Amino acid sequence: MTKKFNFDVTATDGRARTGVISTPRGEIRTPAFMPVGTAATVKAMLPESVRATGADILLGNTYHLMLRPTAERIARLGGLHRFMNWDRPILTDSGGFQVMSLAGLRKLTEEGVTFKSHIDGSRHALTPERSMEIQALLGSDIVMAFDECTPFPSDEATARRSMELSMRWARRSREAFGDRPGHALFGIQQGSVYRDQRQESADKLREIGFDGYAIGGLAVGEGQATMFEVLEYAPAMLPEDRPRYLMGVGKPDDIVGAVERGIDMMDCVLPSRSGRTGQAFTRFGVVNIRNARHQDDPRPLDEHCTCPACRNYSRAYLHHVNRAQEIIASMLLTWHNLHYFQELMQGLRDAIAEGRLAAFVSDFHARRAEGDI
Ligand SMILES: Nc1nc2c(CCNCC3CCCC3)c3[nH]c(NCCc4ccccc4)nc3cc2c(=O)[nH]1
Repeated sequence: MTKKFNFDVTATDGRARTGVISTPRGEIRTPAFMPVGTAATVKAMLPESVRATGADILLGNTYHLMLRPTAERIARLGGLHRFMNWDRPILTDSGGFQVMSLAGLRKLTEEGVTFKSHIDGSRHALTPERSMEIQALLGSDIVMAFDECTPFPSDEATARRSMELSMRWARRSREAFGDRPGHALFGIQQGSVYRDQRQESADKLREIGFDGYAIGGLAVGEGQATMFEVLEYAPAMLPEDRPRYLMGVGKPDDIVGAVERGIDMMDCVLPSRSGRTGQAFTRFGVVNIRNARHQDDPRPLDEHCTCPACRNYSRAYLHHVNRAQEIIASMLLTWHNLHYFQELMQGLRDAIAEGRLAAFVSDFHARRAEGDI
């Protein structure tokens, strides 16, 4: 059992690479997709089911957990791993992104952000120091620096001010994090869609020194084409011997394009959130199980899929329980979607390891062009 945090690149294919992140709580195979467990649960899934889909790591959230049940309570109860019965690695986001997208009455200063809880209206403050304290109380293995996700679109001057604030917060995060063997602190690059600012941000983070580097400020409405334009140059600005984490991404074709451009880690609520709305991801595209055309269909969602939903249930059944708003509908579609996302990651890891990523990607796109699913 390794006591420290390590990243080894094991194969490359173009800019893409496979690797292993070693942590005291287990290994993470990269490129990795990380399911989101916002309020100490991956919604509609038991932890053992999340593991069964192939996940090596899941995400927790400083913003949600500081409000309810509070980080201090979770610490008193033995930390987040014990609390949610997940003994493998956990990465926690630093909370700033969620404050800006969820909280009310926000006030942003050099110190940090103050805001009103979206749950009970109580007032709270998040600073780099408080974010580090909360993530330490939770016991997360990979801690994110406290940053501001620059809104899109932003003009160059606004983006620069935001990036420079995040870089000052990155240094405060590093200093507050201290020296915690076996735990990692990741810096987050900002700079919106401006190449010079992305470079300055990367240089600043490298100077401060982090165990991994995230690309922030994307998947915020810029669209896939613009995101890929930034990913043509941003990953290579970050140290190549450290994990590169693209935050909040994404749809399957976003994931494939990001991996091709050198990304090692991604997270997104999409597979779980859309599972609850009846959207199923398959190799042929998205199936909306609520559509009436499924009500007599005896076939599984995807006959090649080995998840419990596809092995044991028909589209007709999934249609029925979704329309009836039965709890099992969320369970089965969430499980299927997380299974599909992890299978996609395994396919990408195998293709990179065998030097056939280009073929995998063209096959991935060709399948999705196929007609009715
Ligand atoms: N610190 C930080 N976090 C970011 C996040 C949150 C990543 N998931 C955190 C999890 C921890 C728990 C909750 C989430 C992002 N998420 C997105 N896009 C999501 C877009 C999306 C939204 C809804 C559905 C699908 C996609 N861009 C992001 C940029 C940043 C960023 O710069 N800084």
